[in-house]
Amino acid sequence: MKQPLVIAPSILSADFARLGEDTRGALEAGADWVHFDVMDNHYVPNLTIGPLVCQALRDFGITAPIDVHLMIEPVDRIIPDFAEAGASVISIHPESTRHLDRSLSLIRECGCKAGIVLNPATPLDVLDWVSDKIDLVLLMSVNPGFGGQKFIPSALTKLKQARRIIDDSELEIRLEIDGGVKPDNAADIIAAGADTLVAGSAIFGSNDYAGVIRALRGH
Ligand SMILES: O=C(CO)[C@@H](O)[C@H](O)COP(=O)(O)O
Repeated sequence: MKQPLVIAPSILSADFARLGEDTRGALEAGADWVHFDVMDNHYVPNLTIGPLVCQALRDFGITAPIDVHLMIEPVDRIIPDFAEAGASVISIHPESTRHLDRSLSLIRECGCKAGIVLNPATPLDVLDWVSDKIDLVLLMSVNPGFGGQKFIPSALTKLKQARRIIDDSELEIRLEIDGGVKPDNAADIIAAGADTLVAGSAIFGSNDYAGVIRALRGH
C-alpha cells in the first residue's frame, strides 16, 4: 500500500560551503528527509561526500532521516561507517556488490533501513528475490552521477510496474524516484506510484524552497 508522501531534497545540489544551513533550510521549508548522494569516481564518474559529512550534519543538529544513496563499489566496508555516522536508510545498487543478499542484510544488521537502487536500464526482476530484505526501492530516472539532468520518461512505466510488484508483495516498501524531479512532472510521478520524491536542483536551485516543496506535493 502506498505510504504518505515524503520529499527528500538531494544535498548534491546544495552549497557545500554552507551544507548545514542549506540542509536545515530545506527541512524548515517542509522537506521530510535528507537525500545524501555518495559517489566514488569509480562506480560513477563523480566524487562526493562520505560518513564524516553525514556525522557533521548530525552534529550540526539535523535530526530528520538521512537517506544515503551509495554510488560506490564495493559497499560492505562503508555500510557500518554510515550507520555509525547517523544514516537512517542506506540504498545500494545490485551491480555494486557481489553478494546483494548479504549486503542488504548487513544494512539491517547495522540498524538502518535497507534500499535497493535500480538504474534506468536495470530490470525490476531482482525485486522478486530481495523483497523481504528491503524497506525501499529507489528507481533512478537519470543515469547516476550528476544532478540537474533530464527525467527519462520510461521511468513512469517502470514506476507503475514497481508499484504493482510492491503492492502484490503486501510488504511495507517505499517507492522512491530520483533524477529530474520537478514541480511540473511531480503529479505524473506520484500518479505512477512513487511515494518518495528526491529533488536536488529543483529545490536548491530556487530561492523559494518552501514554494518548490509545496508544488512537488501538488499544493
Ligand atoms: O543521485 C542523483 C544523481 O546521481 C540524484 O540524487 C541527483 O542529485 C538528483 O538531482 P536533480 O536531478 O533533482 O537535480
